[in-house]
Amino acid sequence: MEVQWLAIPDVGVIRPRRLADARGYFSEAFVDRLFRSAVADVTFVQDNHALSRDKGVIRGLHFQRPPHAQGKLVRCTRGRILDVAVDIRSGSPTYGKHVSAEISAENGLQIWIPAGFAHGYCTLETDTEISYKVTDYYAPDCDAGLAFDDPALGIGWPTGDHQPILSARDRTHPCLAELGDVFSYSGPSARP
Ligand SMILES: Cc1cn([C@H]2C[C@H](O)[C@@H](COP(=O)(O)OP(=O)(O)O[C@H]3O[C@@H](C)C(=O)[C@@H](O)[C@H]3O)O2)c(=O)[nH]c1=O
Repeated sequence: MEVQWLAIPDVGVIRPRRLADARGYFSEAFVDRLFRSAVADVTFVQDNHALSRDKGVIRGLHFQRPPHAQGKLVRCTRGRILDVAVDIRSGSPTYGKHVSAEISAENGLQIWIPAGFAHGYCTLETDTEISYKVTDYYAPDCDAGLAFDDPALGIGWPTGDHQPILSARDRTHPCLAELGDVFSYSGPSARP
């Protein structure tokens, strides 16, 4: 397993090892002790799976407020997405900045997004499925969002000339300036 830390160095792209043979390949998609020793010493409590039928679906930007903040380990099991993480930790040197990575069933990459980030993705193919582990249970009262198209974020969503396909809820999230202090920055994430 290789980890590449991104420009916001708390967010990492993980490449699990693939063992190829004449049948295809085998890969250990998640190994608790490896993840804890190479990425973050966290416990995942829930696995989520989502299918988006169309290309150009944007889900996000989402986060859960404390005390139910979630770290997320995202992978794409069918199709392809651009995955985006926005730093919303007040006092962070990269507050309001984002990083992104293209992850697909083909490239097998995963992205680790710790608590303190808003997360979203855009599907790049039809019938795209993602599967992600989270470090806290779903808590509807703490579920919150940030406007995917807030100009202050400057995210270049890859929808071309097409209008993104959004849920009703994702049209209503506040901009960063309206968010207030949700998370506070306490230095870079401790690396194992
Ligand atoms: C996230 C979640 C949703 N739900 C329900 C609420 C709703 O009825 C239905 C669909 O929820 P949503 O519209 O929020 O689904 P979706 O837009 O796919 O939400 C997800 O988006 C990505 C970007 C994330 O980062 C995730 O954490 C999550 O927020 O599923 C659960 O039961 N458990 C969960 O853990």
